[in-house]
Formats: sequence, structure tokens, C-alpha cells
Amino acid sequence: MSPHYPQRVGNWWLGECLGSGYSGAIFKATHLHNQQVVALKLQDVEHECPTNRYERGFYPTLQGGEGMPTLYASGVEGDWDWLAISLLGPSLDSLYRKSGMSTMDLRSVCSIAMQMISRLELMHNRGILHRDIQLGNCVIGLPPHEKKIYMIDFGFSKRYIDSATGRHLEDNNKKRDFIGNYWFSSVNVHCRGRIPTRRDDMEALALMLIHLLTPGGLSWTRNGVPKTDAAHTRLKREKAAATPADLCGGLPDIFEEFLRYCRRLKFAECPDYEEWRARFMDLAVDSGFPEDDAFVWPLKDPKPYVRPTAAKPKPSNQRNMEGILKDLADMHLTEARQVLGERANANNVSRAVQRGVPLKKARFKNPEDAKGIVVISDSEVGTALNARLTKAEQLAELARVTPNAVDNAMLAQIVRQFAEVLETSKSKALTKEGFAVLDAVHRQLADPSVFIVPMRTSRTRSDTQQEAAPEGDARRAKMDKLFALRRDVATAKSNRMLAKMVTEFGACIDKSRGRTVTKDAVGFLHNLADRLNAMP
Ligand SMILES: Nc1ncnc2c1ncn2[C@@H]1O[C@H](COP(=O)(O)OP(=O)(O)OP(=O)(O)O)[C@@H](O)[C@H]1O
Repeated sequence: MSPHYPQRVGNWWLGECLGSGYSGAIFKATHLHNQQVVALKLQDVEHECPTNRYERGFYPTLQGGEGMPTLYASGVEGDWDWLAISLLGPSLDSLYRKSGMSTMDLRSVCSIAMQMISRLELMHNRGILHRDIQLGNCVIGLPPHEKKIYMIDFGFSKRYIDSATGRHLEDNNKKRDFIGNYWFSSVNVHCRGRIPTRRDDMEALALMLIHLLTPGGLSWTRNGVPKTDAAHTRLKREKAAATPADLCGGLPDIFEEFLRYCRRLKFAECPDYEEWRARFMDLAVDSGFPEDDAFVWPLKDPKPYVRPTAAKPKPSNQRNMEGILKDLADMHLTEARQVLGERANANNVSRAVQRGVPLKKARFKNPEDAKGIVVISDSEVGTALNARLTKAEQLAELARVTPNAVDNAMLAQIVRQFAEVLETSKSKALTKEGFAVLDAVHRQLADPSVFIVPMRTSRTRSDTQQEAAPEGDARRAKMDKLFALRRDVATAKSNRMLAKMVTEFGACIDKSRGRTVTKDAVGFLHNLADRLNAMP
């Protein structure tokens, strides 16, 4: 132990040094009277950045939260400001470095993602931002809690909800000192000097996950901490210039999508924690890992994630998407096919087409309907063809063109394309864009006089709890239901029956823990497309 530090503080006897940083050091310490063992965080009271003083203010709000350490006691004695908190295990940083592996195992990264999203959700729900997300601030528990990740170091944290008014902190462009860390702080905060909010904690997490799957780590972390302003400026420039596609080439799509999502969040927007936790769970299940978020490290059979060297392949989906947009544009709609439902919109289209009125000029009761039709004009198809579409964009595009399908054959094409996008995507989660496609397909199939309840219910905590108990049973029930739907759709007698099956399909996927699209789910969509083609 450094002679600089005392042997005893308050009633605590200091032992081994667990770590030290810019703001102080942390020791294993034992209570003189009751032998309780804690982690004791010591800081010089004169320190220019009195993080212990800030940190103790956040503990009461975080107490009892999963993955949050407990503050047992704190005080100031002599030159020392001290906090006695739960003794935990090593940080992810030290675990990763000690392993000597060039990247972490995908399974471990998925569990870090799920658990850290939960930690951030908890903090944010209690009105607090972390603002210093990094590997050194994520530690595992001591046995038997070594599969749980704990959040530590709230020295840079901040309340973003005013406890008196309940209002979110406001944005402004004033110059401010940078709060965060060089490696993972978001581009907005680090490079553009913006005020950190929830989105920036999430972006830091996204960067941390990508770092763990990149041999040698993110490029700007490789030269160590910048020692001069010029080096820091270079680092910021490199970080700002790295696009999600550059950073995530060869990784499962979800990493790029997650980073993009975080960067698109608005200043005060609440991230969709549940959605992303579910999507990482899907990736884990899809990669053959157990359906839970336990952090296992080191793995018995570690497989450092190896990125394929070739450029990211997206061609097949893209070609298909181009195909369907072209097909939709090329459809002249002159044949009297079965018009779906009885929507005024669809009738207008077919009538207009029969009269030879160009689509763009057809009249619509609702100007929004007209907008929908113009979507399939040649010029827009051109735009779509030039675009490199992610899974989310492809699904959004399908949801957008679905209302233009005026007969079963067109709808069949869309459903087929939908199945193919899901099938070829690495992540098998049915995202909200996927549910939007299902909703749109359902709307086309169903009687328009029926009120359509959005199929993707927002799952509240109590819903989740109700479902949580018989998890194995629920999974089996989902598999059975999807199997039955896949089989029965082939003999459905009417569009209305198909609409009902689509609703059941959506509900079934929504109820599953990870909203996973299984083989039977994709099979159902293909059979639905076949059935639509076969229907008169
Ligand atoms: N409760 C704990 N139990 C065990 N080890 C801990 C605990 N808290 C922190 N550590 C270890 O000490 C290191 C530094 O902790 P922490 O980040 O809280 O201190 P800090 O002085 O704020 O550091 P920095 O200045 O680098 O942010 C951690 O990376 C971790 O390895």
C-alpha cells in the first residue's frame, strides 16, 4: 500500500489496494468491530475534482437497484473523504486484459449488452445519468454473484430530471468542459461539446461493445491516453469520422443498428431499453447461447469473435428489395384482380386505373392515401434502388409500400419479401419495423370496418412479470402455436381468416421473451405468401 494512504479510516482497517485512478484509490477494508468487509473509496478532501462528495449524493437514489453497489457508510476524516461500498469483483477491463484474447467472445458481449442496458435503464428511470460508461466502471460480483455486472463510479453522474419540477434538463450551446472518457464518450458529447443525456450513456455502451469485438480495440484507443491537446484533437477527429458502418463491418447487424439508433435519439428522448435488450437476447439465442443474460467469463470454450474480412454483405436482401419495388412500380393494375378489403383507397385506385387515370392523379378521400400511392412512382423507386438499405430500412420500406397492394398477388410479394428479410438477417428479432409490416399486411387483409388494434403491445413491467413465471412453458406454447399457424395457413379459406392468423402470429411473437422469428415463423410467412398467390 502506498505510504501516502492511512492504515485506518473511521472504523475501517485498510487492506489490499483494489484500484486507483485520477481521483483517488480504492481498498479492501474490514470493519474494526463487526469484521464486515467492504470496498473503501478514499479521496483527498482537497482534490480538485471532489468526486467522492458528488458520488455519495447518488447512492441513496440507486440503493436496492439490481447491479448497484450499496453504500454502507461514508464520512470525512482528516485529509480523507471516504465511502464504504459493497466489495465487488474485477472490472471488465481487467478481465478482458488478463484474458489476453484479441476480442471478447460474442456470448459474453451479448450478456454485457443486456445487463448494461438494464443498469442504464434503472439509473435513467431514477433520474440519473452515469456519464462515464467504460469497461473499468463495470465490475462483476464476488462469488456467487460473478455472473452479474455491477455499475460503479458515480463521480461524474448527474441528475437530468429536476426533482422539484420533474423537468428534463435543457439543452444549450454554451462551451463546457468535457465530462466522460476518451474511449467511449459519445461523438456528440466528446467531439461536439453537447450536454450528455440518456442517449449518450447508450452510445458509450454501443462503442464499448464494438470495442470488445474489434481486434486491438477501436482505432482511437490504440495509442493510449492522448498526452497533448493536438493528440486529443486528432483522437476526436478520428472518432467523429468513424461511421457506424466503418466500425461494425463484419459484425452482426445489431451492433451497427444499435449505434445508429443511439446517435439518432433526440436530446431528451427515452431509449427503448426493452427493445434492445430483447434484440441482444435474440442474437444470443440465435448464436446458440442459453436464453439468459448471465455473464460468463472466462468461457470454458472461448471463441474470440472473428470478423469476416470481406466487406459487409447485404446484396441479396437489397436485390430482393430492389426487385419488389420495381415489380410494384411495373404493375399496371389493369387486370381485375381481387381487391383487398373494401378500402376507399383501394377502390379509388382500381377505378382510376380502369379509367386509365395515372396513379398520381387519382383522387383520394384522404390526402395521406394519395401519398401512399405516389410512393410507387418510378422516381421514388429510383431513390430506393440507390440506397444501401439496412434491415430496419428494408422493413420500414415494406411497411410503407404495403398499403399500395391492391390484390393478393401484390400482397404475396410483399409477404415473401418480408420473410426473406427476416430470414437473411443475422438478428432474428421481430423489431418494431417488423411489427409495422405485420400491421400493414393485416390491415390489407382485414375488413376495414374492424378496428385494428396495433399488434405490438407495449409490454409493461407487470405484463412481463405475469408472463415470466412459466418461461419454459411459454416458449413451448409459442413453438406449438407457430407450428400450427404454419400448417393451417395453407388451407385458410378467406382473407379475413388470413388476417386473423396474422394477428395470432404477431401476438405469439410479441409474447416470446426475445420476440424471436423462428424457422416456423418464417415458414408461416412463406406459406402465407403461397396461399395469397393461390387464392382467387
Ligand atoms: N466496489 C468495488 N469492489 C471492488 N473493486 C472495485 C470497487 N469499486 C472499484 N473497484 C476497482 O477500482 C477501480 C477504480 O474504481 P473507481 O472507478 O470507482 O475509482 P475512481 O477513483 O473513480 O477511478 P477513475 O478516476 O479511474 O474513474 C475499478 O476499476 C475497480 O477495478
